[in-house]
Amino acid sequence: MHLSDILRAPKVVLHDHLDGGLRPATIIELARECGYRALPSEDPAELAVWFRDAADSGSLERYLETFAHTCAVMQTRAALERVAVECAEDLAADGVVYAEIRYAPEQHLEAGLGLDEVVEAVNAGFREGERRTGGRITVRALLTGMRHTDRSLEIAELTVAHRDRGVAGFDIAGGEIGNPPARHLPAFQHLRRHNCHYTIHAGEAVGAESVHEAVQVCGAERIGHGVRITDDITVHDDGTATLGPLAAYVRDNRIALEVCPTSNLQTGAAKDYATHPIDLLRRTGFRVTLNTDNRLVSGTSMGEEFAHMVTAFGYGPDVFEEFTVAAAEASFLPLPERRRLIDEVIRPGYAALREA
Ligand SMILES: O=c1[nH]cnc2c1ncn2[C@H]1C[C@H](O)[C@@H](CO)O1
Ligand SMILES: [Zn+2]
Repeated sequence: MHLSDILRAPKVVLHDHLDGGLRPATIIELARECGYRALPSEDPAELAVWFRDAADSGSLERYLETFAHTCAVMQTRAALERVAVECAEDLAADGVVYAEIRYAPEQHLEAGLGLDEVVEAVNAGFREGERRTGGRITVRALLTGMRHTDRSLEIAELTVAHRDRGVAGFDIAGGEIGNPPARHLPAFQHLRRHNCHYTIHAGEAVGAESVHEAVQVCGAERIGHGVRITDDITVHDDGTATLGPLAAYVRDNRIALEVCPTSNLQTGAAKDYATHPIDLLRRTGFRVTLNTDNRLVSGTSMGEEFAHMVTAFGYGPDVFEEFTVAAAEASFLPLPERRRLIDEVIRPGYAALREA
């Protein structure tokens, strides 16, 4: 598959952090405006390399430390709106037709904004970004609670309050070790009581037991990463695989895995692209989606993730269409909107690619 085809292919991203995907030049400008002096570089190209290298440590905790710089410059209404506009523009330029973008509202209160104001600013930016791209992209927000703090119930309430007004669901993120998702049960119970969607980061830094807790104790509809579910899969010498009970449950219930290969290499969740579990998971029938996680911090884009998969596994349009349809099906949009996305945008887009 050629680079131009990869760019043109319609894409859906379900796992992309707003505060992990800023343009380097924007960070520098916003830092000047708000007087933040701790940036590691004032040169956009150098700053981009700094993020990717600093995050490339083999540890999720160190990966997460880099977000102090992006969050520091995302504290005003104008800054949040600008970052959201640019996020929509950058994704559209990458061929993304639908995106669920997550961020933690509690990390944007340092300059006095309230939680509702943060959500309103980001939503305004997404609407403006959609408008500027001529409606080529639709963007919805997911509100993230941080696993190491105690505000998840409040963020779940915020999600319910803004549902159907630009917010499609809820997520739990942050350091996984020592912060099991069941600590946030009241948040999940609140969301369920109000019939709201949620996904949980699990099986990234901790093994299958974390996925088990996210699915069976917390009721996650999708799993962020989830790749360590391979702990519960035995691969035989002839290439066939036997699924343990948890892996079979996740696969059979079509619980989508939001797989982010480049991010996994940086945090140590996977060794290299060629042995990344995404191919095993796909072959054994999981509902696999392909995602960026953090475009700046992981130095990636949807197009680049596609390109890595072409090199590692020889994937062509059929597999990318499968991932993209899977992502649309697992999105938190109402069913008629998912169907319209698949039938009117994704299927025709891939048909056009094959004809070209
Ligand atoms: O891959 C991740 N795992 C856990 N937490 C993450 C990951 N990527 C970003 N985050 C955190 C850092 C951000 O500040 C926060 C909200 O987007 O979510
Ligand atoms: Zn993530």
